[in-house]
Amino acid sequence: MSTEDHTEDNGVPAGVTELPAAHGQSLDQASAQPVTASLTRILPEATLARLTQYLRALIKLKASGELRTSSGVLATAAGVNPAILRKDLSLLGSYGTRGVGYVVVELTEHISKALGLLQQWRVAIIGAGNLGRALSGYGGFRSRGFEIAALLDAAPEVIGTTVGDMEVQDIADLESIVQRSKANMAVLSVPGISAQDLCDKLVDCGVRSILSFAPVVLNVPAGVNLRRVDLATELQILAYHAQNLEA
Ligand SMILES: NC(=O)c1ccc[n+]([C@@H]2O[C@H](COP(=O)([O-])OP(=O)(O)OC[C@H]3O[C@@H](n4cnc5c(N)ncnc54)[C@H](O)[C@@H]3O)[C@@H](O)[C@H]2O)c1
Repeated sequence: MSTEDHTEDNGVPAGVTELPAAHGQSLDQASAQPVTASLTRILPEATLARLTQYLRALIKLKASGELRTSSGVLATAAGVNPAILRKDLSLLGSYGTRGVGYVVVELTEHISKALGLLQQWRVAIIGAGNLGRALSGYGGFRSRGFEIAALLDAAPEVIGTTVGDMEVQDIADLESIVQRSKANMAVLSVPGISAQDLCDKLVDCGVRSILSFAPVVLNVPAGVNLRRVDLATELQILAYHAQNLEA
């Protein structure tokens, strides 16, 4: 969540790393580590988080008509140290040109490509309660390339209701809805007790990228990426740091 440097990235060594294949890894509840289960070239987690900040800053620079930028300007806009930014971008093979800096459009495309944002992501939100409804109405997803493809729930009183221009559909029709809506990503905003079963069903439907808000550890098979968001954990970490500041 933070853009600060977590240099060694939760155990992932700095630099581009080859990870061995893993089977049915589960997500460490506290660390929000990704569960990735294929032999892939990956970037450090902290670098990935910062790349999203660079991208956001570049989009702003582009909107204000800037054609080129320097590591100093971009680092300030993204709230990181320029040396870290240069190291992150070097991992992508983007070194900029001495005295010229980075071409905004080129670097935007380079980072977008590295983050997998040049392909279309269509997100099914599972669970149309407080969180699911709020997420489905959030305009920031679409502007960053994530289309809300479907919103599903199991409760009869919720199915058929609308959130914005989206109708809540019946989870019993998950497979056909995933196919029809071409959803290739899912968000789980359901109670913990339902989360593993729904996760398994999504995987059976071919969804390989899942973001879970449910407060439980989930298991996914090889080839499926799972991430967990836990605001309560973030608050606990914040409390720890606040306590240390006061000491
Ligand atoms: N990670 C975070 O930071 C964070 C923050 C808030 C909430 N949460 C978690 O997110 C989840 C949702 O929270 P909420 O406040 O929206 O709860 P909610 O009770 O308002 O909504 C949950 C929805 O899930 C639906 N549901 C239950 N079982 C289902 C199933 N099998 N298939 C489809 N839909 C099903 C319910 O009908 C309900 O509409 C909870 O697990 C909560 O703990 C996490």
